[in-house]
Amino acid sequence: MNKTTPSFILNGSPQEFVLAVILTTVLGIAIASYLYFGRPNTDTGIHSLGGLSFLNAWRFFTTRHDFLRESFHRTNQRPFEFSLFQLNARKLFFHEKSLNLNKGYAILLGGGPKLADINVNNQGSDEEALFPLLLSDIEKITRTWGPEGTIDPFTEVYKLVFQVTVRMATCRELADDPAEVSQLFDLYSTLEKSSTAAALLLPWFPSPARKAKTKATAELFKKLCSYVEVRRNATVPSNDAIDVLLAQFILAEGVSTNTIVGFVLSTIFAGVVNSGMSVGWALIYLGMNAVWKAKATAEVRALLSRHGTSPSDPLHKQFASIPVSAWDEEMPVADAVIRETLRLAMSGLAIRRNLENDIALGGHTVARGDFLTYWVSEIHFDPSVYPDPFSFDPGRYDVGREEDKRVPLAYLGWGAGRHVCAGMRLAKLEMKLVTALFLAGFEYEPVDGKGQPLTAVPQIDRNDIQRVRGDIVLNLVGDNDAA
Ligand code: HEM
Repeated sequence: MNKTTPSFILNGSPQEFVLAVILTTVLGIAIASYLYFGRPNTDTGIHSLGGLSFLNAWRFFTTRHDFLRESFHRTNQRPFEFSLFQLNARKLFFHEKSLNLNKGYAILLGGGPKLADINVNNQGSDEEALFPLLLSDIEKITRTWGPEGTIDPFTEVYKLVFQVTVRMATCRELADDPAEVSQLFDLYSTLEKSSTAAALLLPWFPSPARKAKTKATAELFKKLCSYVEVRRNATVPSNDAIDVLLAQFILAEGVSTNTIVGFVLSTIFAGVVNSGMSVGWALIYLGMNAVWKAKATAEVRALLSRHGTSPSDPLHKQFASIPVSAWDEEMPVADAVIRETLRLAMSGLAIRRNLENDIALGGHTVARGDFLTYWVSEIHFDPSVYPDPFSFDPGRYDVGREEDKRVPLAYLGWGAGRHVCAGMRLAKLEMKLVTALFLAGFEYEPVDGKGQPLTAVPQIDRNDIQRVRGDIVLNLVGDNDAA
């Protein structure tokens, strides 16, 4: 998976060169003017970072983690603002009703598909029918990997998660066609990569990224529209997601194909980025921690022996007979591993926009229309809440330790307050299925690009919005005997 850091200087196209020159000039002016402009804003009382707002915004979009960390230090941990954003207190941020999530993220998505208000938990018994198909998808892809060789967790596992998400969010005409899924994946990757700082901050600028994004969005819509039409005209209804959506929307007095496509796209976007990255990291953390890997593998074996079919059946068949409720309720080790992986990996930003009245905040004012962002690292890596915060330790959540309950809103891996993740149950199930098939099907160890075992647990590059690493692969050293 490529990073989305802007590539305008390296690519060297004429437009990007001009942009680079402009930025270099702006940088010089900004350094000179910085000391003059950093001061409290007399209207709101919030400390203004000063400098050129464009540069602050640029750093916000490119090296966000470093920008926020340094700004916090400079302002002595006070709320601060720069032209586009203001930082805020955790409780207000997650509970205030006038703070809108979708309008907040719109600034990062830059006019691309947006999160829709879905609730996958309402899908009821459809998930039981979907289950064997999901497992068969996972099995088909993992079979192409092994039993020996290397895989990049952030491309191969990501593609696997993409397939599973397409299966859950669309219909089998599409999910059963590997060439179509692969094309969809390429379009989706183009969209992801084109959310560069240049494309977001200069939407009028005809950069290659901007053009690629417009083209990919149109093609994605076209492709998905054709599948919605296939299902709309089908004579025999199914329980696939598009059919379920069609049925629900028809009951709600009809809806356009575009609305359903928007819905499906949003689900894929909400699902793939976080789930793909999280499964990759969970496998790396487990691969680096023999104790937790053994516990997780033992839990999967116990689940199979309680609910699985004959051990001589293919793995996906054995797993398919495990009821969804058992995946939900009988995997405390996997739950702790997922929770800890997300504490470490989901440590970026939450964003809101104040759509209603001005909000008073400790003598300051957050005006209507302002964007607010909360830096999740502030709590996820607070050593007074999570001792040794950068180490992978799923035991922190055990009864008796319960570090995530030490202060209110200490854990934000799935969001909190008014915007808890609508896909949490589905995402957890997806993460458990992929890791369980992996642990039961392979023996593996994480290695570096040269095939050497890693000497230390790798750290996540927190400036990288996608949180991926291109320098770690999983070395598959054969079938796990649980298979
Ligand atoms: C490991 C995978 C996932 C993680 C870690 C995750 C995490 C989150 C977090 C932290 C939020 C809150 C964001 C905020 O407060 O600004 C959120 C919101 C949301 N997530 Fe997820 N998510 C995952 C997968 C999914 C999936 C698979 C779906 C859909 C199928 C989904 C749908 C949503 C939606 C619709 C919201 C917005 C809820 C609202 O507006 O109240 N997520 N997610």
